[in-house]
Amino acid sequence: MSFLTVSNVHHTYFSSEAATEALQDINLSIEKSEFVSFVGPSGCGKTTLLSIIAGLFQPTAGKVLIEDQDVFANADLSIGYMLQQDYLFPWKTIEENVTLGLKLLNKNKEESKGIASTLLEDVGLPSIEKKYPRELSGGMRQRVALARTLAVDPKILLLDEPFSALDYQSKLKLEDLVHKLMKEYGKTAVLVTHDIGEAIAMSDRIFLFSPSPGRLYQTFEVPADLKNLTPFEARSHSSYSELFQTIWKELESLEHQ
Ligand SMILES: Nc1ncnc2c1ncn2[C@@H]1O[C@H](COP(=O)(O)OP(=O)(O)OP(=O)(O)O)[C@@H](O)[C@H]1O
Repeated sequence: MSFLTVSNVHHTYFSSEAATEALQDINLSIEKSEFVSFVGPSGCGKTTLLSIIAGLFQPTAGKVLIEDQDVFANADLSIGYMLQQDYLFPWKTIEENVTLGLKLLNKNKEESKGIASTLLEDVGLPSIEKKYPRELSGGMRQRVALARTLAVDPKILLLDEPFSALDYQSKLKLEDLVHKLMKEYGKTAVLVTHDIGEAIAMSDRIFLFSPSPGRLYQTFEVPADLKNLTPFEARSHSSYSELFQTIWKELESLEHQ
């Protein structure tokens, strides 16, 4: 049994004027501790599928199971979501932001502070507990958002373009950090990205979707020699360029269909 299975998922958005078929017959599975990416042209349903995996809404048909439990029916399944914006509360300190989820779970205050301090150290930001978000750079804020996501020890991390608003150097550094922490913590993660290079450098497998309606078009296994490298190192490996060319060509062909 896989850790996560998406079975026969279809999704149509209905408005008073139109029905948009966003996803058609999606079937895939993800193993525990695996890091996968969803890539594909704009509008192919990546964010829709990620939201369905998060249990934010029910698909028109089909289901998503995590460890055999339906994500939509089990609101208590702990799923971490990280987005392009950090959504830190400006009026709360960094410590309060990181411990917010723990507070909602009624965790002991001192224990929560301990978890926050360890995680902030893990993301390379020790001793900033009493600062406010406005005192930090964009990259630092995203690292705080990562610590906040990890604080509740989620079963899976869903990452929707979390690096795309950052400058290139911060993006590469954060990719390395997320990759390292996911491996250390043995977390399962799904990344939505427009950046093929990022998908190759970070993932074990890549799912390429085609648009109108969104379908799973092809799956790529990232070569083993890249998986043992940091994303930064992977980007200068010959296997990286080969896979990049292959996926690029597939994407080009999809965009001209
Ligand atoms: N709330 C909504 N109501 C109606 N249609 C929607 C809604 N959200 C998305 N869609 C449509 O569903 C399709 C899939 O959208 P989705 O945002 O999932 O794609 P995406 O691959 O994440 O796109 P992008 O890469 O541009 O972020 C698109 O045709 C989009 O216009």
